[in-house]
Amino acid sequence: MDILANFIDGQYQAPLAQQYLDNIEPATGKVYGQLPDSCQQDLALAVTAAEKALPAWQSMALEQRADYLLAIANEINNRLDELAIAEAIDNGKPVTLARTVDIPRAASNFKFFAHACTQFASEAHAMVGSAINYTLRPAIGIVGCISPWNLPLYLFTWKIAPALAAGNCVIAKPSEVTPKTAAILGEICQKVGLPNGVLNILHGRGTNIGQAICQHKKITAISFTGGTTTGAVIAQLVAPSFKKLSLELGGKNPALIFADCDFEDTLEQVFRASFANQGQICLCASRLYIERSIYHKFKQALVAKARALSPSDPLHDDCEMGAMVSKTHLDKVLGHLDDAKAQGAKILIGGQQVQLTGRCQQGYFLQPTIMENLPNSARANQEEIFGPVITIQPFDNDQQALALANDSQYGLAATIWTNNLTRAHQLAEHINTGIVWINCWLLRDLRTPFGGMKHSGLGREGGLDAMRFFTESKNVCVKY
Ligand SMILES: NC(=O)C1=CN([C@@H]2O[C@H](COP(=O)(O)OP(=O)(O)OC[C@H]3O[C@@H](n4cnc5c(N)ncnc54)[C@H](O)[C@@H]3O)[C@@H](O)[C@H]2O)C=CC1
Ligand SMILES: O=C(O)/C=C/C=C(\O)C(=O)O
Repeated sequence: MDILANFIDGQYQAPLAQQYLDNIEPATGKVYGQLPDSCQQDLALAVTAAEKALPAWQSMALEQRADYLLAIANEINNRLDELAIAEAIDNGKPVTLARTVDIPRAASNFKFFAHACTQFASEAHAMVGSAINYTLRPAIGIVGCISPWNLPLYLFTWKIAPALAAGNCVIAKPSEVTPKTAAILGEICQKVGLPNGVLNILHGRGTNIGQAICQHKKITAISFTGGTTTGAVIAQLVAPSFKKLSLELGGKNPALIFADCDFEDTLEQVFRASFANQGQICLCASRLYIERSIYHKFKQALVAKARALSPSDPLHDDCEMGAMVSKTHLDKVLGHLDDAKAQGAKILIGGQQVQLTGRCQQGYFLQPTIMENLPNSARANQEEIFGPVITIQPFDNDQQALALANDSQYGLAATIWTNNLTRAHQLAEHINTGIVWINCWLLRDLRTPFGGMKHSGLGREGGLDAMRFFTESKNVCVKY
C-alpha cells in the first residue's frame, strides 16, 4: 500500500489527525494507496513554514531563484519514466501520453518560468518635465495553488512554477483523485535543496483542506483550475477577503470545419482534439460544426477512426486511450449520454462502458462516442461533459457557424479548420473564446495568455500574465 504524506517545511509529514483517503487506480478500480485527508492544523503548519521561508525567498537574487527552478526541471526530466508511470497509474491516462506530454510539460513549466523571472521588467511612465513613475512588482507573499486531476503534474506545476518564480511561497493542493506525482515533487524539491517552506504540498479533499486554503487569512492569492461549479464556490469563498483570484474553468469548445480544409490533416487533428486524454482536457473539442458539403464524408471518416480506437491498459506502451479518471466521473459522463439519448441523440459510435479482460477487468473504460441529431440547446451541446464524447452538426455558411460557436455559456477555446485565412482571421476576431487555434490544436507557446471568457474563467495564466498575477504592482511617482 502506497501511503502518501504532506510535504511541509521541506519534510514529509503525516496528517496530524491521522485521517486518510483511499487512492484508486482507475484502470483496475482497485485501491492502491492512501493520501492524507488534511485539515486546518496541517495547513497551519504549512503557513508557518511558508512565513518563515518568505523573507529569504523573496529577496533572493533572481538568478539564484531561477537556478532552483531549473534544477527542479532537470530532476523532473531525470525521473521522466518513473513520473510517467506514476501518472498513468494514478490517472488512467496512456503512459505514452504521460511520457511525451504531461511530464515533459511539467519540466518545461519550471524551465520557462526560471527564465521568465529573470526577464520580467517593470514599466516606467515619464511625465515629461515634471516627474517619473516607475512600477515595482513585489511578490504577493503566500499563495494557494489548487489543481485538478486531468493533467495532474502538468497543471500543478503550471501554477507553482510562476508563483515561485515571482518570489512567493506556495501552499499547493493537488486533486485528491490524483495525488501521486505531486507527492513525488516533494522529493524533487528535497533533492535540489529548495529552501524549506518555500513549497508546501497538502493533500486532501477540496471541501475540507481546499476550502481552508481559500479562506486562510495569510494566503493572499488563489490560483485554481477545475470545474466551473467549483470555481464559483471558490469565488464566493475568497470574495470577503479580496484575495487575488485566477480561475481556469471548464469549456465546451467548438471546432469549425470548413469544406476547404485540408481534409486528412483536419481529420487527424480534430480527432486528437476530441479524444486525447479520454476527452478530459478543458481544451478538448466537444462540439464539431462541419460544413454541410463535407458533413457526410467527415462524419464517416470520424466514425471509422473512432471504431479503431479501443480503450486498453494505460500501462501498455501502445495504449492510445486509457481509463476515465474515476467511477464518479465515468457515471457522470454516462448520465450525460443517457440524457442525450432521451433528447433524441443518434449515437453513431460508442455510448457505452467497455469491460476489458485481465488486470483491467474492473476499470473505468468508455468507448469514444460520437452523436448527432441534437439541437444546439441540448444539454450535450451546452454542458461540459469532460469525456470522450463529441456532438456533430452541419452548418451552411460562416455566419451560422459563428453563431453556433458563440451560443454557449463557456468561452475557453475554439478551433477553425480552413485554407481561407481571411475567413479564419475574421472568425477568430468574432469568436468569444480566450484561445483560438487555426488549423491546429494545443499548439502551446508558454508566453501566450491562457484562459477563458464567460463561464470559462477569470484572468489569464502563462507568460507575463502569470508573472503579473503572482506579483503586486506598486507605482512610485518621483517629482523632479
Ligand atoms: N480544467 C477543467 O476544465 C476541469 C474541469 N473539471 C470538471 O469539473 C467536474 C468536477 O470535477 P472535480 O474532480 O470535482 O473537479 P473540481 O473542480 O471540483 O476539483 C478541482 C480541484 O479543486 C478542489 N476543490 C474542490 N472543491 C473545492 C472547494 N470548495 N474549495 C477549494 N478547492 C476545492 C479539488 O480538491 C481539486 O483539487 C468534472 O466532472 C469536470 O466536468 C474537472 C477537472 C478539470
Ligand atoms: O496549459 C495547457 O497547455 C493546458 C491546460 C489545460 C487545462 O487547464 C485543463 O485541461 O484544465
